[in-house]
Amino acid sequence: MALEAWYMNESLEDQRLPHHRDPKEYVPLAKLAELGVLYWHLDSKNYENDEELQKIREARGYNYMDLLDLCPEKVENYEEKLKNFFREHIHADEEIRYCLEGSGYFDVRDEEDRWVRIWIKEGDMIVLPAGIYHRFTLDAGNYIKLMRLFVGEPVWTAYNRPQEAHPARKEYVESLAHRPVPLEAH
Ligand SMILES: CSCCC(=O)C(=O)O
Ligand SMILES: [Fe+2]
Repeated sequence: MALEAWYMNESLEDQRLPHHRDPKEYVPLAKLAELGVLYWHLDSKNYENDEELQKIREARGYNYMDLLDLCPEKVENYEEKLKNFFREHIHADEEIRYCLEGSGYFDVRDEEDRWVRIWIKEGDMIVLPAGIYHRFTLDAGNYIKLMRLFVGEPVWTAYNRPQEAHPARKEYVESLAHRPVPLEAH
């Protein structure tokens, strides 16, 4: 199955639950593309020798990479980090994550400020554009190993919402306004 994404319900229950609406409302890849979210499915078992990954990195200039194994034994201030990941924020640059093991949820806001939950599993690689409001949580499986990529020296600074005056935010909002209107909306 391809990447699954859906509109979230408003319930304040455990963030690691799926939070589907009733009935479920899935969000197609084309919609994610309109929001500027990019997606590839790669062979995560072969990440060290993967030509496809290499091509993406070369094409997009992702010369930096590291691995983030999200478990309490390997991450300093684990609980605090997870808490910060789930605070709605933006970055001045793209956020590029490739899931090597486990799974988790990247939530992004759509153009009408609704939460879209993107379920990342082994082999899924996504790029969130600079300026998009987002957050991250582990799912009920409670474990993910991610590759983080970046153009040049990495900057992980998160700017918590609201950030309407931030240049990356302004540019992102502007890019949404100029994206072609999908056919079904005519
Ligand atoms: C665990 S990676 C995703 C969390 C996030 O949004 C970030 O690192 O900025
Ligand atoms: Fe982020």
